[in-house]
Amino acid sequence: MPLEEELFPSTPGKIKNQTMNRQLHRCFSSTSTLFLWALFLIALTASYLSFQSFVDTGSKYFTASWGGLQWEKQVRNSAQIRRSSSPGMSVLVTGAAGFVGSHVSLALKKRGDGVVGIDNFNSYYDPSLKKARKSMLNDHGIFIVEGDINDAKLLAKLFDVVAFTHVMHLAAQAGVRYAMENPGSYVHSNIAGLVNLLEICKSANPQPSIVWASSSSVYGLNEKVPFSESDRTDQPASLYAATKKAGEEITHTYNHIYGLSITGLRFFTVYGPWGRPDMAYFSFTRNILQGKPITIYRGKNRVDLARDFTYIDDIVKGCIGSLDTSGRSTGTGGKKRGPAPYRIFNLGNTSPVTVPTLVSILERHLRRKAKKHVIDMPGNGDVPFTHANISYASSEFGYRPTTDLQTGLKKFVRWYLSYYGYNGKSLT
Ligand SMILES: O=C(O)[C@H]1O[C@H](OP(=O)(O)OP(=O)(O)OC[C@H]2O[C@@H](n3ccc(=O)[nH]c3=O)[C@H](O)[C@@H]2O)[C@H](O)[C@@H](O)[C@H]1O
Repeated sequence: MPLEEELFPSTPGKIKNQTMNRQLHRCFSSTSTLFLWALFLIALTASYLSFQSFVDTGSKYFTASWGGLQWEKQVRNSAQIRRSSSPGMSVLVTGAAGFVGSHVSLALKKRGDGVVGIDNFNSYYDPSLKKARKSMLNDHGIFIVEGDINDAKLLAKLFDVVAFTHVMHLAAQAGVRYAMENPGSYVHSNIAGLVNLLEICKSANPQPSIVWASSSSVYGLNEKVPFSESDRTDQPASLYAATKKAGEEITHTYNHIYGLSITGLRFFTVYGPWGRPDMAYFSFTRNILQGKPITIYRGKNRVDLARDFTYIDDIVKGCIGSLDTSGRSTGTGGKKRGPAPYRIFNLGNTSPVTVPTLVSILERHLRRKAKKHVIDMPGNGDVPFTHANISYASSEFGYRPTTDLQTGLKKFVRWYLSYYGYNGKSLT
C-alpha cells in the first residue's frame, strides 16, 4: 500500500459512523427532540467556527500547491542519480532554499547525486533571497517543492514518488535571539516539524538515512574548551538551543525504536556567500556599506565575545562526508530489525575569533570604517564564546576545515557586492 494511503486512509472512521447513525435515530424518536435540536445547532455553529480557525491557521503553513503528473515527473527527474562511478544517492534536502541547504544541494547535484528540495519560503528573512537561491538551483536541474515539513501528506507523497536513500534535514527556525520574539516558530519547525519528518521516514520503505543540523548552541553555558561531543549539553542558554538539544534526544528515540540511521551535525556559526541576512557578519556588512551604526555586544568584565566562525564550503564537505558514511537504517514496515548508527559531530573551524576582530576584517575588505556602538551583552540567549573540537569528524570522514575567517569573509564580501551592489538598497 502506498505510504500516503497507509498514513491517511480514504475512509477514516467508517465503523464509527454506522454506530453514530443508530444513536441519532433513537435520539430523534425520544420526547426531548426539541432540546436535542437546539444542542445540535449550537454544536454545528461551534464546529463551523473552529473549522474556520483551523483553516486560517493551516493556510498559514500549507498554502503551497503540489501534486499532479507533471509535478511528479519534475520530482522524479530531480531525484535521478547520474553517477556512474559509485551507486550514488537520492537525497531529500529540507530547507533547500536556505543558506546551508542550497550549498549542499548544489554540491550533491554536481557530483551526480539525485536531489529534491523542500522549503516553506517563510519570511523570517527576505524571501527574495530564498527565491534567488531556488532559481540558481533550478538552473542546475534541482527541483524545490514549496511546502512545510509539518505537512505530512506532502512528505508522504514525496516518498511515494521517490525512494529517497537519504534525507539531509536542514529546515529549521534559526537564530538565537529571535527565539525571544517568536518562540512558537521554534516549536513549529524544530520540534513539531522534526517529529513529522521522522514519522514519515520511519514508515518509508526502504527507510532513508538521516543527516540533520543540530547546533553549537547546545553547549550553552559549558565552559570546558574546546567543546567536545561528550561535553555536557544540559544547560542551554536560549530556546533555540533548547529545541536543537531536544532534536538530539528526539532523533535518538527514533534511532532506538525504529532503526533509523541518524547523524546530527553541530554547526558552528556558519558564514559565506548566499548567507543569512540575520547573522552578524551579514548585517554588519550591510550597515557598514550604508553608513549605519552597528551594535557590538561585549561579555562580562568587558571581555570580547568570540565565535568559531566556519566557512560554508567546509560545512558542505562535512555534510557530504556525513551522508557518505551514514550507514543504513535497519527498519522495515515501521519496525526496527537491528541496531542502526547514531552519531553526533561538531563541524567547526577550531579557531575562534572575537567579534571586534570580525568587524575589523570586514572594514578592511569593504574599505570603510564601521560606526561602532559597543554595549554589554543583553540577556538574550547569547553565549560568550564557542570553540569546536573536531577530532571525531576528522577521524570518521576526514573533516578538515581549510578556510580562515579572513579568506572566507573576502569571498563573502565579493559575493555581497555582486548580489546587492554597494548600497545594498534592495535588502530589507
Ligand atoms: O553556531 C550556531 O549554532 C549558531 O550560529 C549562529 O548564531 P550566533 O553564533 O549567535 O551568530 P550571529 O548571530 O552571527 O552572532 C555572532 C556574534 O556576533 C554577536 N552580535 C550579533 C548581533 C549583533 O548585532 N551584535 C553582535 O555583537 C553575537 O553576540 C555573537 O557573539 C546562527 O545565527 C544560529 O542560527 C546558530 O546556527
